[in-house]
Amino acid sequence: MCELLMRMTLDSICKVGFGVEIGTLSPNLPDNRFAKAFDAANIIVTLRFIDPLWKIKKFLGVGSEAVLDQSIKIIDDFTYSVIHRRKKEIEETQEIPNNGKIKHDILSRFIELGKDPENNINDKSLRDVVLNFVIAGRDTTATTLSWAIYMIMTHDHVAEKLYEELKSFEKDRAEEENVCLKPCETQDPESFDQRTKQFAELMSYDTLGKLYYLHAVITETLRLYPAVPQDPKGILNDDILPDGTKVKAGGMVTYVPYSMGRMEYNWGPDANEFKPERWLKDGLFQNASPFKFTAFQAGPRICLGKDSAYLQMKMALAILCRFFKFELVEGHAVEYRMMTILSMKNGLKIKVSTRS
Ligand code: HEM
Repeated sequence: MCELLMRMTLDSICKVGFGVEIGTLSPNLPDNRFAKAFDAANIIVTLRFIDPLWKIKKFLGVGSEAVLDQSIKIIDDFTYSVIHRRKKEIEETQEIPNNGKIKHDILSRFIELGKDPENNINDKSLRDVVLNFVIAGRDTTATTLSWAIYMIMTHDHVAEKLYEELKSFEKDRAEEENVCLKPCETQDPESFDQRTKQFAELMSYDTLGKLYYLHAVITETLRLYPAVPQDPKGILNDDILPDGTKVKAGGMVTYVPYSMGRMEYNWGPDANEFKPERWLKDGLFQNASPFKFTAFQAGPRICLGKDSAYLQMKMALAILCRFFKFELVEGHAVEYRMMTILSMKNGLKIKVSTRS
C-alpha cells in the first residue's frame, strides 16, 4: 500500500507542482527509477549522521557514497527532463497568438520569473525548486495516508463512522447537484468503477470542507504519527529562548512533534489513544494552536503546503474509505523506519474488499 500511495503523491505533485503527467500510478505500474534513486539518496544522506567514515567513503567513491552518486545522476536527469519539457510546452503554447492560457503550476511561475535576469534563476535553481517540492510534498502525504489507513482499519468504530459520513456526503451532494446515484454492484467491476467516478466528481474544494470527521481522522493521525517526527534547527547566533535557556551559535535546537503529540500535559490522560473525536465540538472540527499541534511547524516558516496536503489526503481517503474496507495481512508487523520522514519499515500489507 505504501508504494502505491508514494506513486500517487509523486504523480500528483508533478502534475500540480510542475504541470507534467508522469503516470507512475498507471495500471501497469511502470518501473520508477526516479523514486528508487530518491529513496536511496534519502537513506544514504540520513545515515551520514551516524557514519563517521562517510567523508572517506565519499572521497574514495566507494560503498553507499558510490550508490549516492549514481542516485543523484538519476534524480538530476529526471528533474532536468521535467524542467525542459515544461519550458518547451510553455514556448509552444506561447506561439499560438492570443492564446491567453495562464500556467497555474509552481514550476511555470518560477520559469516565468526567470525571464527577468535580475531574479537570477537558472536551470540549477529550477532543479532545486522541483526537488524541494518533491521532498516536501511526496513522502509527507503518502506516509500520512499509510498511517491513517492503518489507524482506520485497526479502529472499527472509526471506519464505520467515517463510512457513514461519506455515505451521507454522497447522498447530499447528489441531491444538491440534482443527479441520481448510479448503481454500485460490487461484483460488477464496470458498475463499481462508474459509481466511484461519480463519487469523485461530486467532490470539490468547498464541499470537502464539510467532511469534519475525515478532517479529524487525518489530524489525529498526524498528532500520533507526524510525517516530520523531529525538526532540528541550526543556531546561527548565541541566543536566549523564551524560557530562559541559553543556546550557543553552532549548536542545534530540535522540536519533536512526535513527542509533543503524545504528551499528557498537552492532550490529557488519553494522549496515546487514537480518538478523532477529540478534534470535534458539536460535530464541527476545532483546530488547535500550531504551537501545540506541531506537525506542520508553527510561526513564519509553517508548512506552505498544509491546505494542499489536506485537500489531497481528504480526496484520496474519501474515495478509499467510501468504497473499500481494509484488513491487515495476518502476521504483518507495522514498524517505524526512522528517517527524516516517519515511514513504515516493512510497508503496509493489507487485504482490500469492496463496499456498496
Ligand atoms: C502531511 C503532509 C505534510 C506535512 C506533515 C508537512 C510538514 C512540514 C513541516 C514540519 C515543515 C517545516 C520544515 C522546516 O522546519 O523547515 C514544512 C515546510 C514546508 N512544506 Fe510541508 N508538509 C506536508 C505537506 C506538504 C506539501 C503537500 C507541500 C507542497 C505541495 C509542502 C510544502 C512545504 C514547503 C514549501 C515548506 C517550506 C516552508 C518554508 O520554509 O517557508 N508540504 N512542511
